[in-house]
This record gives sequence, structure tokens and C-alpha cells, in this order.
Amino acid sequence: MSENKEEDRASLVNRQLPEMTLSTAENPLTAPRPPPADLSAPQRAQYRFQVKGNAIITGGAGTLALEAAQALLEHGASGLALWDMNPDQAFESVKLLHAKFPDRRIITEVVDVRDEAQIASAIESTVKVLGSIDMLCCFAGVVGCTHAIDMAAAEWRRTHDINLTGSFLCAQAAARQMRVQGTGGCVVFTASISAHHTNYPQPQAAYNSSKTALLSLAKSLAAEWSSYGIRVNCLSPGYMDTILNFGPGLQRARDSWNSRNPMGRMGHPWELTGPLVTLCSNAGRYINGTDIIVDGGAMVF
Ligand SMILES: NC(=O)c1ccc[n+]([C@@H]2O[C@H](COP(=O)([O-])OP(=O)(O)OC[C@H]3O[C@@H](n4cnc5c(N)ncnc54)[C@H](O)[C@@H]3O)[C@@H](O)[C@H]2O)c1
Ligand SMILES: OC[C@@H](O)C(O)[C@H](O)CO
Repeated sequence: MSENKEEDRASLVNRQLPEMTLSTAENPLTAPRPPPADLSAPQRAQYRFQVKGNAIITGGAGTLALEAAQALLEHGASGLALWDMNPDQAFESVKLLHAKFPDRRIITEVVDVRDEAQIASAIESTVKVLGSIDMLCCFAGVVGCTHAIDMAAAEWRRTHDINLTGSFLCAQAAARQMRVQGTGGCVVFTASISAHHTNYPQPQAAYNSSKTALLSLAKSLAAEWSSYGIRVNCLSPGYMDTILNFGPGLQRARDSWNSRNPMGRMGHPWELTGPLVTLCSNAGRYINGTDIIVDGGAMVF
């Protein structure tokens, strides 16, 4: 071993690791905040699922995202930014939401979640219009059904770049903004039952692995960011009744999914919104670094 390598090794061994700062019981950002004592029973019920502040929703032009956006607004979000690569569809969603919630600020930004520069500029313009970022819900995702043995490296990379790295980059940018604000916040990744078991009968190695990694990422970020009052969790939908599951050749797969689901059907996008609102509201204040599976029991067999 050369002298330099010996020195490098010694400096590695002696290097001080940066340590995570954990939250303490005194941190007001992570304090319990039960409902004020003078609230009536209906007010307490409302307080439990009250959503406060502004949310970014990535993949904001998608089906599950639209349902999520509506739910956050129904529960009190003051503003939303729908980020997506597909500006026309995102704009359609914004129009729909504006019609239902004319008093809220709802905007769209063209963002490819793989692109750090686009994310940084969208954070800036989102803050300029909405005033703050308090929640980030990552729905941007892609799925492919290629046998692993035939998969081009490009498909593997694209799936992970969008589903995993894209979620990380958006979470990092949003968390930096939340840290500057000093207000805490909440991040929700959309994982999947594919994160927990291997989808069948469709071959989806890249998709499954990208979603499993999100579970681990949520835990790691929850550990690192709790001191800033930022909670990070995942939602894992099962097979939902969305366009993603109606691609060519998926009829047989759908029959197979339903036959292995104790409830015998796919999920309605609305059925994901209760758990999402829970994570983003007062109800979720002590839920951190974990995953909520919403699959009708698809994995019991
Ligand atoms: N539908 C289901 O059954 C199901 C089940 C489990 C998990 N999920 C996950 O939920 C999320 C939403 O699913 P959906 O059914 O609403 O799908 P969808 O196709 O309707 O929505 C996905 C959205 O992501 C956007 N997108 C794709 N690549 C992007 C990129 N690079 N940058 C920004 N936006 C990008 C698309 O334009 C689209 O609007 C996905 O992450 C999906 O993996 C869906
Ligand atoms: O695991 C279920 C979903 O993640 C997804 O809807 C499916 O795998 C897409 O084909």
C-alpha cells in the first residue's frame, strides 16, 4: 500500500461522522398538540383531520393525485401546486379544482422530477405564489411490464430515476424550504404493495424495486428530518381503478389481481384519500417513518 493510501485510510478511520440531530420532547415542532380543551365534540372531530397550509403534489396531472388534491382542499389546505411533466392534463386538473374551490390558490408547474434545476425553480415560484410549502405528496411515477431478462438498462434507470430519485430530489428541495420556514411539514411518498411483495402475474422488477426503496428512504429521512419537524411516510396502494392498470394486455392480470383479493375488486382512488389526509393532518402527528397499506387485503394470501 502506498503512503498516500495509508494516510487516506487513517483519515477515514479517524473521521468524525456527522451525527443526526434527533428531536427532543421540548421541540415545539414535534410536540403533541392535542385539541384545545374548549372545543366541542364536532370541533374536535374537525380538528383531528384538519389540514393546514400549502401542498405540492408531484405527478399532479395523474388520477390518484387529483383525488388527493381534492381531499387536501376539502380538509382545509389553503393552496396547492400540481407539478407534472404533462402541463395540459395538469391544467385540466387545476381548472376542475378551481371550479370547486374558488377561494384557494391552486397552481401548476411543469416539472420533470428527475431535473434538479426544474425542481429548484418550481420551489421558488411555488413559494412566491403560495407563500410557503407545508406538505409534499409525491405521486409522480411510471410503471413498465418488461421481463427482467430482456430489460434495457435505460428502462431500469428511468423507472428508478422517476419513482425513487425523483421522490428524493423533490423531498430534499421541499424539506430545505420547510427548514428555512421553521414551520415543520410533512412528506408522503406513494410506494405500492409492490414494495412489499412481488407483483403477479406481470413482470415488474424495476417498478417493484423502486417502490421498495421508497420505504427505506422514508425511514431514513424521518430519522434525519424530525428535528426540523418534518414527518416522512409512505402510502402503499394496492391495485387501484386507474388508467395505470388498464394498459393493453392487462385484462387477464386484472382478473388475477381481483381473484387474489379478499374484497374481489380494485380500489377506488377515493379510498386512498382517508389515509393520505390522516398523514397530512393533526391525526397523523405521531405517524412517522412508516407506511400505510391500502389494498383491500390483496396481500393476505
Ligand atoms: N394506480 C395504482 O393502482 C397504483 C398502485 C400503487 C401505487 N401507485 C402509484 O401511485 C402514483 C400515481 O399513480 P396513478 O395511477 O395516479 O398514475 P398516473 O399515470 O395517472 O399518474 C402519474 C403521473 O406522474 C406523472 N409523471 C411521470 N413521470 C414524471 C416525471 N418524470 N416528472 C413529473 N411527473 C411525472 C405523469 O405525467 C402522470 O400525470 C404512481 O407513483 C404509482 O406508481 C399506483
Ligand atoms: O402493485 C400495484 C401497483 O403498484 C400498480 O398499479 C401495478 O403494478 C401497475 O401495473
